[in-house]
Amino acid sequence: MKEGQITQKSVVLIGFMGAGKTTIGEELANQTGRSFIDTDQEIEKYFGMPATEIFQSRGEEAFRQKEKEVIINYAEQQGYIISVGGGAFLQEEIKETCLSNSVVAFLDISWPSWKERLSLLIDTRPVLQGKTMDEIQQLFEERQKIYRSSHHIEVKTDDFSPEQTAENIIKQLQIETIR
Ligand SMILES: Nc1ncnc2c1ncn2[C@@H]1O[C@H](COP(=O)(O)OP(=O)(O)OP(=O)(O)O)[C@@H](O)[C@H]1O
Ligand SMILES: O=C(O)C1=C[C@@H](O)[C@@H](O)[C@H](O)C1
Ligand SMILES: [Mg+2]
Repeated sequence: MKEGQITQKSVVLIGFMGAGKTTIGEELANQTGRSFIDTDQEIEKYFGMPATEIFQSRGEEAFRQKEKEVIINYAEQQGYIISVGGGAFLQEEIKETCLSNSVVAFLDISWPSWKERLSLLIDTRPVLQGKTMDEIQQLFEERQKIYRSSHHIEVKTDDFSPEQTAENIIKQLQIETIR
């Protein structure tokens, strides 16, 4: 395999809500020429409504079931850039399928940086609604433990633009591919 080439496997971006999976996934797809899938958007298309309404009218369980189907379908195929929802890796079957079939990249944002994004997220992320700041921080820390223990590559996002983060992921994918 030549230097500079990256794995044929699909790349799955994980991390907390608002870490930048959708934004950086789109950028990574542009930079690699791969097709981009945002699984939250696929689920919303399927139900014909935003996530907040799916949670309210169909229930979180229906959202999670569809999330599992959509992610497993794409993670088992090659060549995609896949941004998944922040809660996806709580489902063991999703986590194991992604880790076995694709390259999982963890977008690591710090709590202080994340707090600055809260106002951009609150209206569209049902899991954050009705929680105190302390409860959100607890959720953040619980979720970070899962992402930290379930990935192949990791990139810090705090001090980087989406373009720089995508470049950092590509560098790591090149290392991962020749390893
Ligand atoms: N590197 C960055 N620097 C500054 N802002 C960013 C960066 N990446 C993303 N953002 C902003 O943060 C917000 C959340 O990003 P995004 O929707 O990509 O997160 P996400 O990880 O996909 O969230 P979710 O898990 O809820 O789908 C967006 O408004 C986006 O513009
Ligand atoms: O962290 C979560 O549990 C979620 C994150 C979003 O990406 C969506 O998948 C949904 O709002 C749930
Ligand atoms: Mg997203």
